[in-house]
Amino acid sequence: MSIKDTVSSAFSKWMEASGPDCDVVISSRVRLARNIAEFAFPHLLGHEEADKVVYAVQSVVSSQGFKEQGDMELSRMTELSPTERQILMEKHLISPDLLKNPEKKAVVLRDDEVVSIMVNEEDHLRIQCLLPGLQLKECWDLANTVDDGLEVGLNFAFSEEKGYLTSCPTNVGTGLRASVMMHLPALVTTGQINAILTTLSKLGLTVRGLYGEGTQATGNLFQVSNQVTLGLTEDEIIDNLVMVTMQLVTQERAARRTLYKEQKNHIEDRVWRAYGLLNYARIMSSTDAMALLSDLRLGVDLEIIPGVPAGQITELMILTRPAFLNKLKGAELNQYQRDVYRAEMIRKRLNSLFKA
Ligand SMILES: Nc1ncnc2c1ncn2[C@@H]1O[C@H](COP(=O)(O)OP(=O)(O)OP(=O)(O)O)[C@@H](O)[C@H]1O
Repeated sequence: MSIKDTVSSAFSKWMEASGPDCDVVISSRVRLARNIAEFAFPHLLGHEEADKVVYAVQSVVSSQGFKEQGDMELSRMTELSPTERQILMEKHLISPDLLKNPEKKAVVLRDDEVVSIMVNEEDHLRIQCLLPGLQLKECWDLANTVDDGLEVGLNFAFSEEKGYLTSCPTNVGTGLRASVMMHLPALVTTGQINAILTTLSKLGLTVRGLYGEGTQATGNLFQVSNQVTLGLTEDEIIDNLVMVTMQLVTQERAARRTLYKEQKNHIEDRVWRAYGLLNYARIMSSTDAMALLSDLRLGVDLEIIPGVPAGQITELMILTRPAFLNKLKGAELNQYQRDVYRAEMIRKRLNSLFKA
């Protein structure tokens, strides 16, 4: 699958709802920050030097030895239209940061979309592995293998004392950020989420919104990741996050059970109202869509609504993002046109899902 195919489909492997604990953990991500010793950090690079970094990465990625990492394609950001770039971001395959100064940046994408390597983001390389459900160890193993493959041809900035050197001091050491995207509607409804967020920060974890740093939580989706990259091994960071995630999964499931037992009518009403609005509304903002799709997903996970593949609801959350709607319509929609088209897309999709 080429990068052009990737931007034509809203679906990505991480949305499959097939991994462990996928009723609560939507996806797992591990990213490694790496820099090439011969170059200044990206924010100090002029165009020519930034280009040299892209060439250096391109030459390793296209080498014979790297082929065993899978089918990888490097695209400069300028080879993609602004809408296509935005779609890669909406699909979580690149970060919002990679959209800035596109003339200096590139992305390497594996054909199954599980591995992406951002070039000249905050660091020269951001190696990202993204899998469905709670699969942090698998993400780490994969990221480690890709890292080894790149290290064959690139000289990474590394200090015996500090570990990998990175543009921002918060990433020095392992350069590893592990994160889980969790769907926590019951902990939000019962109000337990605030105390949990406070506890998580005391445990050295950060909670971010849907598109990472500086973005809001929407659709009851929270991204939990490690704050510290120094002084712990990669395995310790992963084990720590897995342990906390499993506790959150237990708490969310318990809250769902209690809510459903004690407020059966309210929960069923909430789920079916979401179903009704999504099926019949004519104008739908993206915030409303995320909230209603979250309620629908809760209904599917509680088996109030049978027979709907949960992954398709996650796909709908991506399909109804602004750039994707523009792409589907083949036009630059204004906000009102988008809200109308979003409502139409959701109706069509749900119609075919519930008929199937
Ligand atoms: N578990 C996850 N599943 C799907 N997407 C994720 C997950 N974790 C992070 N992302 C996405 O990765 C992108 C970057 O996230 P974020 O800003 O938190 O991390 P980062 O850029 O790696 O870290 P830093 O802030 O240290 O540079 C965002 O688009 C975010 O939505």
